[in-house]
Amino acid sequence: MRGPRPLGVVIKLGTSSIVDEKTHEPLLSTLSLIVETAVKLRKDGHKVIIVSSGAIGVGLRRMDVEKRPKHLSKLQALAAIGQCRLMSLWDSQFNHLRQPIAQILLTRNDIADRSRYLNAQRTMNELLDMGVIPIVNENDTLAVSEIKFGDNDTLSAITAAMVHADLLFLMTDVDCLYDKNPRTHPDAHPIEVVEDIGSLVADVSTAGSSLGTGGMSTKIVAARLATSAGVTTVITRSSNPGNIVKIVKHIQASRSPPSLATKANQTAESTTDTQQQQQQQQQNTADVLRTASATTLSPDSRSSTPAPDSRTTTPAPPTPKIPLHTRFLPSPHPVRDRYFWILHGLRPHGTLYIDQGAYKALLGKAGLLPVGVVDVDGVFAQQEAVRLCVVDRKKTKRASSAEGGGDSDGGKFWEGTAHEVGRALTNYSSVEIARIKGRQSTEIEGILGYADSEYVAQRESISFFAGVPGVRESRPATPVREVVDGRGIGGYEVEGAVL
Ligand SMILES: Nc1ncnc2c1ncn2[C@@H]1O[C@H](COP(=O)(O)OP(=O)(O)O)[C@@H](O)[C@H]1O
Ligand SMILES: N[C@@H](CCC(=O)OP(=O)(O)O)C(=O)O
Repeated sequence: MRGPRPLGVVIKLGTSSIVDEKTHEPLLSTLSLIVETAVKLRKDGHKVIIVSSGAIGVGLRRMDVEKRPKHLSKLQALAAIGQCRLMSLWDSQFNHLRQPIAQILLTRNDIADRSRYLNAQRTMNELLDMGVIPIVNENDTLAVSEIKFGDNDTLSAITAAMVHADLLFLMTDVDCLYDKNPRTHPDAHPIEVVEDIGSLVADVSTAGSSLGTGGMSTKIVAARLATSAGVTTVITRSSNPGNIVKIVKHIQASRSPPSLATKANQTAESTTDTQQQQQQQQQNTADVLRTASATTLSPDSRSSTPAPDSRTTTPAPPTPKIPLHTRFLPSPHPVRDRYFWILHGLRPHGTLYIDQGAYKALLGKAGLLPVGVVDVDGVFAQQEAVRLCVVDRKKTKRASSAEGGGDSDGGKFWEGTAHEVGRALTNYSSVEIARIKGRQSTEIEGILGYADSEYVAQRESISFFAGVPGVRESRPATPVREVVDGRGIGGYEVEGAVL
């Protein structure tokens, strides 16, 4: 009889799991337990990637620097010093168990370029097929703020999506996500299953350890990103890595075979749109089933014995104790491959405001015509990424210069709020779109002197946040102009502190 399907598992370890917060000494016992766990998962047939922070932390110890410096060049130098020491720690630990590892260092630029993204994806898949455990970190030495992921939580979510992982473990120094920071609120309540991050209420405003970069808020952003790509995301404590195996077994038991997951390198570029949509629909069915079974986990089931099954005479074996963790369930309509890359691989350079009619047409799979574009913000060139925002209310009249939110050159006028629904790669630059917005495609040549395309953006260059094809939901209406410059990571703004 065939056992459960092997899973793709990404384990992210924050700085607080790698070095002691005060002394910056490496937490050798945690590291060796992680190594044992990763090797155990490999023996069980799973594919494992580790996303390891800690280069700066290890660099601090190596150079006897007490406090994390503020200067970028100092941090980059410490990361360069720490990264090789960090990898030698991992290599020596894995070597005891004869497990080969590989180092992958990424910046956002590597992800933003489509062919580099695909190369990274192919290399990771090749390593996994060879039985190697890739160890990923941000290339801190090269990454300046514009090309930085900024935190390894986001990097781990992008990595998990890139290889179509099943599970992402965000290991940290608390058991799980609580409704408020447990360090400062001993009465905080654990949150065990999150079905819809959009309706999650938890105070993640306070910072975490002194060395960690994001605290809990970047983990929520990462969970949102990974679950949107169909990756179940778990937050749990790193000091007891054996819990990973227990949680994997528990999640595996609650999945419904047969799995329809397909390998990233089989589907990535070669798959046609239709094939990809079919695969996504099949995957959606599997995910819906998985979600249905996963949500039966109640807080009590972690330690309880199930009620006897009335249909059999044999009592069911007691359920093994499941360690405390937070599990974010994957989207039943995952966004993968090129669509995920458009949404999260690229940094948007501007915003296109479109009307409701254009939005409807896009959902019906048409491309974006200039007539549906109401406004444009930012400066961008052809084929650069932009935010796609739907205007909630619109007046199609000539704007007077006294009215805000409209344009003054006689095009359509709009006012009120808009909400972001996705991202697009445009066929025209911002300057060109400003001139052709609201016009018929037949007018493009007359206005610009040339017409590269009748569309401002082709349909295959447009990706919606909630899934393609057929958006089931969009993000709540938010006055986009107020939030687009906020702290946006991977396309999602952390507005204020309470998510
Ligand atoms: N609602 C919350 N639930 C759990 N932890 C929280 C919450 N809000 C803030 N935190 C803090 O987040 C910390 C983990 O983040 P961080 O130190 O950045 O970890 P890492 O280095 O593992 O990425 C915890 O130690 C905790 O103090
Ligand atoms: N790339 C950096 C870590 C950045 C980071 O996200 O750290 P953390 O919040 O501890 O996961 C390093 O290796 O020091």
